[in-house]
Amino acid sequence: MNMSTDILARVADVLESRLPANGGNLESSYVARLLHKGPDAFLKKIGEEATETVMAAKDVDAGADKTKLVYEVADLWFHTMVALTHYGLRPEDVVAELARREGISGIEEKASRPAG
Ligand SMILES: N=c1c2ncn([C@@H]3O[C@H](COP(=O)(O)OP(=O)(O)OP(=O)(O)O)[C@@H](O)[C@H]3O)c2ncn1[C@@H]1O[C@H](COP(=O)(O)O)[C@@H](O)[C@H]1O
Repeated sequence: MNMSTDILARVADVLESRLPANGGNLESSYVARLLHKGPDAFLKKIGEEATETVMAAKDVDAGADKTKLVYEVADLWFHTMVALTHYGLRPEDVVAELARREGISGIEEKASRPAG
C-alpha cells in the first residue's frame, strides 16, 4: 500500500471502532453518533456532500480557487467511508475494484455488456 491507501485504511480502522457493536462513544464521537442514527442519517449526508461537491466544482469553473473542492470531496469520501463501515466494507474493497477496472476503457466495457 502507498501513503494514500494507508490513510484510508487507518481512518477506516477508527470508523470501525465507532460502531455501536464496538462501543462507539456517543458523547465524544461524531462518527459514533452518525452510525448510531443509522443509514438514513449517513446516506442523507452523502447526498448533501455530493451536492456540495458539484457546487464547489461549478465555483472552480467560475474562477474560484480549488481548495473548497478538495474539502468537499474529502467530506464526500469521509461520509461514504462511514457508509462502507456500516455495511461491513472497507476502502480496500473499493480500491480493489478500481484496480480490477484499471486499463479497461469505459467505452469498451459498456460495449461488452450483454444486450437487453
Ligand atoms: N474525516 C473526518 C471528518 N470529515 C468531516 N467530519 C465531520 O463531519 C461533520 C459534518 O460536516 P458538515 O460540515 O456537514 O457539518 P454540519 O452541517 O454541522 O453537520 P450535520 O449536523 O448536518 O451532520 C462535521 O462535524 C465534521 O467535523 C469528520 N469527522 C471525522 N473524520 C475522521 O473520523 C475520525 C473519527 O471521528 P470521531 O468519531 O468524531 O472522533 C476522525 O479522527 C477523522 O479521521
